[in-house]
Amino acid sequence: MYHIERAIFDIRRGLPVVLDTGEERLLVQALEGSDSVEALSRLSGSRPTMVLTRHRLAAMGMSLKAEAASLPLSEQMSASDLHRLALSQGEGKTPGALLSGLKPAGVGERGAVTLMRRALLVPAALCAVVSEEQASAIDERLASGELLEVDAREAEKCLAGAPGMLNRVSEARIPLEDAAESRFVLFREPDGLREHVAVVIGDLERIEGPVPLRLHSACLTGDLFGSLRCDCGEQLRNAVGDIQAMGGGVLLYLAQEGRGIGLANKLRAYTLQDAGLDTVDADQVLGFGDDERQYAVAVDMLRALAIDKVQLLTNNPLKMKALEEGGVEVVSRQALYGSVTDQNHRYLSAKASRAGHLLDEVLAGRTR
Ligand SMILES: Nc1nc2c(ncn2[C@@H]2O[C@H](COP(=O)(O)OP(=O)(O)OP(=O)(O)O)[C@@H](O)[C@H]2O)c(=O)[nH]1
Ligand SMILES: [Zn+2]
Repeated sequence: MYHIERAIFDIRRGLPVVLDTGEERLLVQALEGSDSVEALSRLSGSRPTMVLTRHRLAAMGMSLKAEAASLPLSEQMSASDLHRLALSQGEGKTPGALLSGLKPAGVGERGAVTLMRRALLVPAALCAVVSEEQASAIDERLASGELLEVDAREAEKCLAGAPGMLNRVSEARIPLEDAAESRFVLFREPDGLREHVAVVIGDLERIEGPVPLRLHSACLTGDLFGSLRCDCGEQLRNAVGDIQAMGGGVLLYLAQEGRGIGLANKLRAYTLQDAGLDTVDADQVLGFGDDERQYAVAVDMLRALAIDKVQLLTNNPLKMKALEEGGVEVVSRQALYGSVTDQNHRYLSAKASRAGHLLDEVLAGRTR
């Protein structure tokens, strides 16, 4: 039995976990919350490395085929040195000698960085091989429950969904301002870490043909507080109104805050944007790709609701592709806009030019 979800809690609390690759054991800890490598070095009996994603390395000017790579660390590195390596924008300032030790990540390192992503932390991990001398000390801590060991391959897979994985947990009638006949159906991921909601508007049985569908990724700042940095809140309300006007359908409210990087990282990305980066480059500096979302959960929810043909409200071609790949037929697409304002114009332009979102009309000011 492997306890990935328990490992994620330990990682989020700043504790190390052991990843077993079959050939060696790695002691792994999040960069976030770590202020030195000394404790990890002492406990493992070997010199720690820092594992960074290829996105982070690209932001530092290095292109890499592997998903991640590890850098040897010196024991004298201070907390700020570590953080500079994983998070700062000062690409040119990383010492060449350090970068010359770069090695493509093996299964253990890849598992470590995937755990960080799943834990919604900065995707940078401190890793150290458990030495022979320290093996029995580690075994003792495992036996006492002080440390947890997980299989590296399981950790590497911890972001992937599987069909039928969601549990349908509870539901209720929730009349909405713009759609009085609505039901909220809550789904929970098997490890209990995330919940997603299907808002069913109207009576699905009475819809002939493709079901009007909106996939909406959570945006606390926009959806709840009306942040002017994005158009999410307005899109959310417009989607409910549009689906109602189309005779009913479904809005999937997905726990994918910040395009899947989580709220803490989205706030970090906003600060980087205030320093001049666009939305894609800011995520890259933090170690993330253009879009970290996976839509297996959406496919699963649609399956649970017996929906296999949809009319999708989106401007994002990736959402259409993901549904098609998951076996849901996207019969047509309908654009869904919020307003373009001085504050969100740069964000929307970057989505169009960097990530291929279909926003030409709204950016040209031809719609509401
Ligand atoms: N990482 C990051 N996420 C952001 C930023 N601004 C907004 N978001 C997130 O982007 C996501 C937008 O979700 P959606 O509106 O469902 O999706 P979309 O990709 O814009 O596609 P549409 O269907 O066309 O709206 C939300 O999870 C927001 O929290 C940003 O600057 N950086
Ligand atoms: Zn938003």
